[in-house]
Amino acid sequence: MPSPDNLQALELDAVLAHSHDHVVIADQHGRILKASESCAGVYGLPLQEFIGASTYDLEHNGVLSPSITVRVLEQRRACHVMQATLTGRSVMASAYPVWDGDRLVRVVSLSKDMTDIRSLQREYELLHRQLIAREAAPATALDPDADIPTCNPRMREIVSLLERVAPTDASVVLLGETGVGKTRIAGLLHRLSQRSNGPFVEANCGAIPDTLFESEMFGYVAGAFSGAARNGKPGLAERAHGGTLFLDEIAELSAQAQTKLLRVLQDRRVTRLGSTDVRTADFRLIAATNRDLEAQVAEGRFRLDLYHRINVVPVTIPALAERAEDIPLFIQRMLHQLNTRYGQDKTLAPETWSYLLGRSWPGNLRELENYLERLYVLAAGPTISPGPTTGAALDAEAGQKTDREAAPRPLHTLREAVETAERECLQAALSRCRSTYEMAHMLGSSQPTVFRKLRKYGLAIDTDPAA
Ligand SMILES: Nc1ncnc2c1ncn2[C@@H]1O[C@H](COP(=O)(O)OP(=O)(O)OP(=O)(O)O)[C@@H](O)[C@H]1O
Repeated sequence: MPSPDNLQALELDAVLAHSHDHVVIADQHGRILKASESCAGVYGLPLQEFIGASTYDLEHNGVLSPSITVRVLEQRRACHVMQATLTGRSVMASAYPVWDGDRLVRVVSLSKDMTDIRSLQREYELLHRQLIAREAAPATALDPDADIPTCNPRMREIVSLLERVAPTDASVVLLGETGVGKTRIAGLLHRLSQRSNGPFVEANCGAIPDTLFESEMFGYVAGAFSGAARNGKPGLAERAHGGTLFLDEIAELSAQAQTKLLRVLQDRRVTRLGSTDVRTADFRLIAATNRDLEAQVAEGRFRLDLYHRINVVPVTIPALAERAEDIPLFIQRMLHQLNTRYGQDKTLAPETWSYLLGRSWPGNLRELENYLERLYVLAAGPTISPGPTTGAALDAEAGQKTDREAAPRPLHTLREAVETAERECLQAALSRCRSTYEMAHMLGSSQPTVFRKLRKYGLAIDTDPAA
């Protein structure tokens, strides 16, 4: 029979190994002496790194915020807080001082992961709000949690700018790398505008062949040209009447198309091809591009007068790399969306969190979203580990390194190397996909980008409705 002291230690170990709640015992300096095994998942650190760590350091490094142990040490009484963790979880923490006479010798904290309950609450609140919004006046503010989750100061300023500009009729140009969320923000601007009951018409300028621009923008009547739809067709400008016209990839418009667009923006009236009837096209314009529009103007590729007309409020959306603190928020929200879509309740293993947080995301939110979905669908069990996909990606990197070491390739300029790789990727995707949308999904890119690149390399997809 073990001694009473040993028995107590065994009992405590059993509690720590099996407790569903997270138990942490720290000394009077805030150093963690013992922790339940469940802490690794919620705080995203292996248990052996967690034990021995200083709670002051963990708080400073954002692993948990605020530290309940630090509070108890400062206030010398029991405390209760909601904690945010680096893994994006919301934890309800309570901690208690342990006294030896009048000396505070330990702090014991007990926490419960409330993330799922909170996201259910948020989902309920969101649904409730949507229900009310449908019956009442249009929404007037962005919901940072539901619409643009961010804890980045610059992004917060952008959200506040978007809120101020949304109800006005000012033209907005959304600038930023591919996949940062420009299209989504255009939709939010419409939702918050005075025109939210009107249509939101979206067009990808990069996918409209120059020869079809006029018929797409102004529409046409029956028999206007060979191949025209039998009953004619309203153009984008006409369809957007009373609402918002969102022109994505606006920098891809040819000089001719730019002139035609300028005309409709000045006149706010259109005449369908083959007709003489003049129709009003009263819409609010939102444009987007991942190119440097000012540079395009300086190089003479984009008309200065059109630039001034559309560029009333330019908004640059920062790349994900410039708001890395938002990545856990997005991972959490995307995981929640995947769980809802697939009717499951999967969670990320701590190593997966570390991997995702340590990786760079040149394709921004779109790449993160696609990558997470791949991991999600490939995970056999309820816990998503880095597993086969990440492993494969790492292997591929390692393989490339071995190739490079074994047989040095002839030197190319960086641009040539990138173009060769791009072309190969596009060709591989072309052989498997039936549309540029499918290709964009597979390649973690956007449809306009895929479309533009196919054109650049002289590659074609036959059955694409958008081509
Ligand atoms: N606030 C957000 N929350 C969750 N997902 C988002 C958010 N914003 C964007 N995404 C996702 O990221 C992806 C890219 O967003 P979006 O298409 O708006 O980017 P974009 O900047 O318009 O890209 P491109 O320039 O290539 O057209 C989309 O699949 C979208 O669902």
